[in-house]
Amino acid sequence: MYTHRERVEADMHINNLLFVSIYTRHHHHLPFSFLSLSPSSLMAHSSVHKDRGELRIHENLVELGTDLAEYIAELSEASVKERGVFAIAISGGSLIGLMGKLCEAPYHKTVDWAKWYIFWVDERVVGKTHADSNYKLAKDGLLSKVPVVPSHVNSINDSVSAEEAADDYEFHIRQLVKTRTINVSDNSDCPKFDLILLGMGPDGHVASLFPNHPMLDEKSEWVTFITDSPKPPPERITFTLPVINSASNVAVVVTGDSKAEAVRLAIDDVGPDHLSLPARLVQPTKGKLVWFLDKPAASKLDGSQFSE
Ligand SMILES: O=C1O[C@H](COP(=O)(O)O)[C@@H](O)[C@H](O)[C@H]1O
Repeated sequence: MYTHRERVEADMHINNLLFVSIYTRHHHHLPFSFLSLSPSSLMAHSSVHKDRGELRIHENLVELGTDLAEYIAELSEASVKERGVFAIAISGGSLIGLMGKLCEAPYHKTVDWAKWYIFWVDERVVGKTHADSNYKLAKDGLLSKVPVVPSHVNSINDSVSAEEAADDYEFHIRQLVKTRTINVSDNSDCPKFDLILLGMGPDGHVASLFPNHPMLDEKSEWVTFITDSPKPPPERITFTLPVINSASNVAVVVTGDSKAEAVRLAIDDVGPDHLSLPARLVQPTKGKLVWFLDKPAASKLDGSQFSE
């Protein structure tokens, strides 16, 4: 059995050889870089920040989407191998479009979709067919295009109040933790998702956890609700920080220059005033944190704090 990376590298190697043989028929000099193309060399820049996790900064959205798909496929494969399932919690917003490569070759065939259990990190309290629904966004953009098992798609109850929907969802997650469909944290009773995927707004919000909101201090609930979201729609439910920070892997996917300042405040050493920015409070206790950024989003970062 080959891993995803090996299969993709094999595909790319064949494509490179074809390209090389066609190219050499017409050119005498072949640039060395063509011979060393691999998914990792497509990545523009990868480094580790001294305490804010791994940073992957990409030349453009195509490269970012390719690397993100490969990252998710590798975690899925490792989790299915280890636990027999892959419990993934997704956000809404721009993230879903950036996950589009998963619906294409080779991932649409090589990912073990039947083992996926899908959850939402946050959801807007609207009907499932409403344009603001994070479920609808993921269904239209991703889930309807790959063979996930419908009963493994754990969407939020859209026919009750925000408070009831949050309670229902937490109860549902508790049942799946009992059966270990979702793993459990080693140092608390929190669920330990195999992967939590977050986006970030220009104000530094992640999930539906907004700056200066009291829910940032929530320690006991796993899922909570908000009725005064500064970004419409106002009613939402969201995972709390203890759940996000208990995951085995957390990826924050951020693109565009409108988010560059929030990226800086979330990652760089910027002093005590910004320690409570929601994106900065994403600090997995034991899990691995990876930032997927494009160049505009990363443009205000201080490079001196990274190591290759
Ligand atoms: O409202 C929300 O916003 C964030 C960020 O969205 P983006 O479009 O700026 O990437 C998203 O992660 C969250 O799930 C969503 O409910």
